Amino acid sequence: MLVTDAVRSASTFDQTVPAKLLRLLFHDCMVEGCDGSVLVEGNGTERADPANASLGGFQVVESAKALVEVFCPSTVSCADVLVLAARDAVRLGGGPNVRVLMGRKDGRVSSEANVRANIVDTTFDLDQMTKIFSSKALNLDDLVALSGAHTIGRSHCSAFSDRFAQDSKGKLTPTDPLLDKKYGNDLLSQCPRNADPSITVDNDPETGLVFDNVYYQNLVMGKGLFHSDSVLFGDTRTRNKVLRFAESEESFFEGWERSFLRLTSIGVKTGNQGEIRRLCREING
Ligand code: HEM
Ligand SMILES: [Ca+2]
Ligand SMILES: [Ca+2]
Repeated sequence: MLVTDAVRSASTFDQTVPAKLLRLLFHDCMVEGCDGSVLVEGNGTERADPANASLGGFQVVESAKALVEVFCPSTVSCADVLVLAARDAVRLGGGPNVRVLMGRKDGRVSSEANVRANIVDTTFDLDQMTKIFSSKALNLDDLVALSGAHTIGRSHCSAFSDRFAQDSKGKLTPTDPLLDKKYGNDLLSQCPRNADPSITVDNDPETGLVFDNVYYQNLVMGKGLFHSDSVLFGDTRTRNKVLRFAESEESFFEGWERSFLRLTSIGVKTGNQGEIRRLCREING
């Protein structure tokens, strides 16, 4: 497969690629559906919103699309290329090889104004997350399974600074009761006060490059990086699911496949609702 080849070669040079592709897909599907809207470059596009500032993997998608265009011009949308790339990213990291559907059209709209209300914040509790997820026909099981994406990848210190407070001497301490104190202090040693804004830490402190169920084992031990991760174990509505996934990787992988299909079905455009973009960074002129 052409897309697989592009993802594999990019990941060989840069091991941060798979996680970037997976997050990119999530941010595409949540805004205007899985339609490649996040890929468009320019002033006032989705990429201009701060929630999308740390996205990556755009170049890998563009290269994969260019390769596909050589063999099947104007046939495969950027939205589909991104879905294939994220599917491959999971498999390359040791995750399940899941089924995906094809046939999405690329959207003709990408607006900064559409982003904020549709992207979940790391400070959110379960009710706040449920609100956004259910507006995309995703349920609590989907939230738990898809959050498992945080078994790979890295995050900037600013993304979880809400879990600490400064005392009068300026010293940071862990304050979120859902956060294990030792893990919190470990995070602080990687992210000291006034840390370089480019510093990142592993989302999964144990197996940050492997797509496995260790993320859920971490949650059980108070080692969720974001408040939005920790609440999945902290809230009784989702706790049992977290325990099940922590105990059985097979069960997580089954849940992942089901929920990934649902994620990649959000707001799919067909027929003249969209187009097959020539370049992923540009709506056809
Ligand atoms: C449900 C609530 C979620 C919240 C609040 C959230 C938030 C975040 C944030 C703030 C980052 C760090 C970005 C940075 O600092 O560079 C991140 C990283 C990441 N997220 Fe999520 N996310 C959520 C769910 C998901 C889902 C459903 C997926 C995919 C299916 C996903 C995939 C990823 C990946 C792979 C990374 C690592 C990116 C990298 O290494 O560059 N996240 N997430
Ligand atoms: Ca989109
Ligand atoms: Ca892992």
